[in-house]
Amino acid sequence: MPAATYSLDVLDPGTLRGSGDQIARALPPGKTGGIPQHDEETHALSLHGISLSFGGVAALVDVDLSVEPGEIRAIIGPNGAGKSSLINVISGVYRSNHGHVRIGSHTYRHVPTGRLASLGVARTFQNLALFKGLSVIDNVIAGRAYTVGSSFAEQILGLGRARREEADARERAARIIGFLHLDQVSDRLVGTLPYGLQKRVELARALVAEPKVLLLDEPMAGMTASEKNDMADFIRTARDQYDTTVILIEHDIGVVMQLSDRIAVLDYGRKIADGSPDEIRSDERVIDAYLGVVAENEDGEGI
Ligand SMILES: Nc1ncnc2c1ncn2[C@@H]1O[C@H](COP(=O)(O)OP(=O)(O)OP(=O)(O)O)[C@@H](O)[C@H]1O
Repeated sequence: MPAATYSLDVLDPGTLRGSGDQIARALPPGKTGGIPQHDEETHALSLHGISLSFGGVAALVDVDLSVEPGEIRAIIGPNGAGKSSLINVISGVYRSNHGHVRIGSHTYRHVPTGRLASLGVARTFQNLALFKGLSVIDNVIAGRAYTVGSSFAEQILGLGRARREEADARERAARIIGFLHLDQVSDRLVGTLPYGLQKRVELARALVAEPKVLLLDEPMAGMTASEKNDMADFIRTARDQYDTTVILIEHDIGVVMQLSDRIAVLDYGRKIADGSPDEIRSDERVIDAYLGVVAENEDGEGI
C-alpha cells in the first residue's frame, strides 16, 4: 500500500485553478476546459500525453491510452520500458511531468492517491503489499478501509454505524474469499501461505473495494503455470462478475495473449503499439522490440 500522501496538484485547464475536488466540481462530467475529449465519456480511463522522467531517465514519453469499460487491457514491454511507472501515474504514486489522466468523469494532472477508492480504482503491487501477520480475512477486510464513513472514535467505541460497517465489510470479504476459493485459508496468517495464494489474497483485497478500474501489477509473477491459469480465470471471472475494467502488467506473453482484449506495448517509455492480441502478435515493431526477444529467451514457448 503506498504509504506516501500527496498534495492535490490537479489539472489547471487554462482558465481553472484549484484542487482536484474544485476542478471536478467546476467541470461538468465530460468537460475538461478545452482539453480534447476523444469520446472520453465512454472510456473507463484514459491517459493523454503522459511524460515522466527521473533525473535524466525518461520513464514515459508522451503516452496516450484509452481503456473501455469492461476491457482487460495488458501493458507489456521489456524490463524498464515504463510499465510500472504507467500504473504508478494512474494511481497517483508518481506525478507525471506532462499530460493528464482521466478516470470516469474526472481529469487530473496528478491523481490524488487518497481519493483512488472513491474514484473506483483499486490496485495490487508488483511486490506483495499485504499484512503478513494478519489473517486472510482481515487483510481482505482492510481493502474496505477507504469506504467506511464512520469516524475513528465511532470505530474505537464500536458504535452503531461502525459496527454495521464492520459487519458489512466482513460479509463482503467472506464473499470475495469464497469467489477466489480462499475459504480453506480464510483464518490463516497471510505470511504462512504459499506465494501463489498470497497473490490471490492481494487480488481479493483489491476486489473487495468493488473497483470500476482494477490495476494489477504483475499479478502472476512467481507463479507456477497452473497457478497462472487459475489466476487468469479469476481475473476474467472477476471482470465479468464485478463489471470491472482491468489494466494489468504481465510478462508471461502466453497468458497475456489469452486473457487480454487489447494490449499496449511500451518500449523505452514510448507506446509503440496498441491493439488486439492478433494485431500485437504480428506487429513488426513489437516483434523487434519485445516478442522476438521473449521468444528467444523462452525457446519460442508461450507466444
Ligand atoms: N522511483 C524511480 N526512481 C528512479 N528511476 C526510476 C524509478 N522508477 C522507475 N525508474 C526508471 O524508469 C524506467 C522505467 O521503469 P519501470 O519500473 O516503470 O519499468 P517496467 O517496464 O515496469 O520494468 P520491469 O518490467 O523491470 O518492472 C527505468 O529506467 C527505471 O529505472
